[in-house]
Amino acid sequence: MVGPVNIIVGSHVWIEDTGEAWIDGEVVKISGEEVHVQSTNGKTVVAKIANVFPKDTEAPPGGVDDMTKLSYLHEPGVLNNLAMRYELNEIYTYTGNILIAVNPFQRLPHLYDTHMMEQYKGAGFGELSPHVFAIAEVAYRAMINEGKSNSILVSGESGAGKTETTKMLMRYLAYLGGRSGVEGRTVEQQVLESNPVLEAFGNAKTLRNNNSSRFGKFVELQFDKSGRISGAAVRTYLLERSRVCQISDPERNYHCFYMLCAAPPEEREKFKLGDPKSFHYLNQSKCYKLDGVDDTEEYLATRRAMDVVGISEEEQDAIFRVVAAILHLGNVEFAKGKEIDSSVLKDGKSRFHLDATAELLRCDAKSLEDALIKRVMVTPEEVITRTLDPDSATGSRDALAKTIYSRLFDWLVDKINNSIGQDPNSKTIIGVLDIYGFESFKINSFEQFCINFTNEKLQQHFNQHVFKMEQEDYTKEEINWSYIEFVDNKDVLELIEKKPGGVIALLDEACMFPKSTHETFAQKLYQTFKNSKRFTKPKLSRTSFAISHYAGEVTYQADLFLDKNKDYVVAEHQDLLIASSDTFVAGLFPRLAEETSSKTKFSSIGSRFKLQLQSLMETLNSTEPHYIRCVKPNNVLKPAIFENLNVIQQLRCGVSAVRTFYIIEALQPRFWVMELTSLIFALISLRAFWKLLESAVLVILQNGRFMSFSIVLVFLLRKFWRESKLQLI
Ligand SMILES: Nc1ncnc2c1ncn2[C@@H]1O[C@H](COP(=O)(O)OP(=O)(O)OP(=O)(O)O)[C@@H](O)[C@H]1O
Repeated sequence: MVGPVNIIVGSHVWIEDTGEAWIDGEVVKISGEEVHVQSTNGKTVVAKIANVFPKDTEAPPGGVDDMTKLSYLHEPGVLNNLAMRYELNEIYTYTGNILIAVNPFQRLPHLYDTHMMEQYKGAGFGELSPHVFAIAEVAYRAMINEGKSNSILVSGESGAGKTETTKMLMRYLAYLGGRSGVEGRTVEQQVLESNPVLEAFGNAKTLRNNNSSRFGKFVELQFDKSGRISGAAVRTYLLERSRVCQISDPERNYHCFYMLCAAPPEEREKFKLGDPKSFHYLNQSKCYKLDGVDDTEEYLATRRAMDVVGISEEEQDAIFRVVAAILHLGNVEFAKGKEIDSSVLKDGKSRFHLDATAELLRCDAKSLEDALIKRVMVTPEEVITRTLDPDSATGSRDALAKTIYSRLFDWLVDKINNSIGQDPNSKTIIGVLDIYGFESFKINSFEQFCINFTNEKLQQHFNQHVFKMEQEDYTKEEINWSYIEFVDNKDVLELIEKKPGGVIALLDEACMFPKSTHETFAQKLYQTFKNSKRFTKPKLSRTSFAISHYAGEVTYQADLFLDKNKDYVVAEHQDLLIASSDTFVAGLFPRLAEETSSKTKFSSIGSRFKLQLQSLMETLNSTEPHYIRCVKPNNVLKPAIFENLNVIQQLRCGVSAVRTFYIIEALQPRFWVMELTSLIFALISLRAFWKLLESAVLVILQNGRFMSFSIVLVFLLRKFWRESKLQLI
């Protein structure tokens, strides 16, 4: 960030602070490149002049609703503005066209009631306070007026409020495009009620969020010519499968398991269920209940939502029967068998749970037992049956549980889509993307790799749509804009997805080669990317690798990459379930055409995800995007706590926000130009005049000396011209 040039003794400034990110104070001395600052918290700090930023002493005490209205556009100014607004429960702030939403961690019903929706309906952007409804309104109006599809990209870290924001967007779009007074299940009702269904099966309590979505989601609302919702489709991405079998304290498994254990007694009896503490897949963590959540009520609410979405009672019974079967399956334990590397059921309890699983899945108990402890290998000469040791049998059990659960989740998504129905005649859509934000933990595995790959893609999309568009315009108009150049992330994306030779391709190769281990995979990466600026091999490690992402460097542990990337169903499991006498269960395991052909195609989670992302990007590229950046103000998930360091970290890492700061950086030393332009904008509001003024400024200022001022002015003029254009529409 470039420091300001006009700091003098007596200036009020912001200086960096390890505890608070930024603190304010007054300059008491300047010696050479150093400034001495008396901070408001009583410390005297010496800092480099380049790292000190002017503070606007006349800023309104409640902050400004758009960051571009700040006199000084810099990081401490932005942070302070968000903090001031948050204190007043003003959780929304614009940065130009981008909405920043700070999670209030408390219900603010007045913000989202029907009265509020009525207010935003038809209101021009910026006319009312910043709001999710305003973003949905802009998207909807743009769609109606320009006949173009729009999308709203909601990003942020876990617990920042993406899902809640998405729900508000959907509610508002359903309000605008819904059929009020229509009897029966409308498309919009079904879309809204699909949320609780997906949440019951795809959300769980994690350390960072009590209701964390463990999958990504893109909801596409289709509209007819008159702007009514005529169809919808939900696309989901990468459900976290490992959670079905493995949880750590104080997290929980997927909500549906606890709901079913709290179902009315007759249901529990039917499924032979009891206390969640008695199930291995649930009792690895001591957390069973969520504060303020009644699982019995949630069970009934989920069933009601399923009714609305169009899932029949029979199907609902089958769904919960499968959920119960997974719980019983998790309690099947193994002991060493008589032969080497073989196993048997551990005890009578395991036998009971195995029988219960078989009964619920409507398959043969002996076949289930064999599918868990034996493997059949077909060679050209003979058919060999191999037994599994207890550890491998446990692995086989967990693999079966994960496969069944993920197939069940996919079934639900398909059912929702079929039931809501698609409108083949719809020409325009509004898509809402609620997808995991950038992640960097102490230990990062394949999941983080995929999540960060997604964020790189979204970052590229943002670059292309916002900056490249601007750049193209400037280039066309022969304006030098070199100092707003941004770091392109094409090279990281190549490193990840290039075919052949990218990380995903190398991982697939490793998975197909039987002798590969995570070590040989890591060695291959080291060798391939030894000259890449974006790749490093951490010293002393033989299996980890680091990628320099747009939001920072992340070190990945390659140890489980191979296992997690393999996307196949054990043949014995497939054969077992396809033979189920229950059509629902058998239907979860259809035999694919390629499986029946002689050449079995290798399929990997990474490659499939890459294709899904490609298709998502194609959809997004055909729409006019809008951005909402959700921010989590604290890690204790409580209202009224705004932790500066936490927030700044998110703003620096976030898709879009990072780029916003680029503009801010570019503008920062020239803040007085902002004031001048604000004055001009306040005086002028005619569209034609904008264009004229823009050309005039270009002609007058487009010479070497004033180039930087001209670019700032033109940038702002364009922005405001576009906005005034929007309002005229
Ligand atoms: N606008 C809001 N009003 C009130 N509470 C909110 C709002 N946004 C978020 N919250 C609270 O924060 C919690 C976390 O929000 P949410 O589940 O939307 O986060 P997320 O970003 O989708 O997280 P994840 O990526 O883990 O799914 C919610 O359960 C809710 O309690």
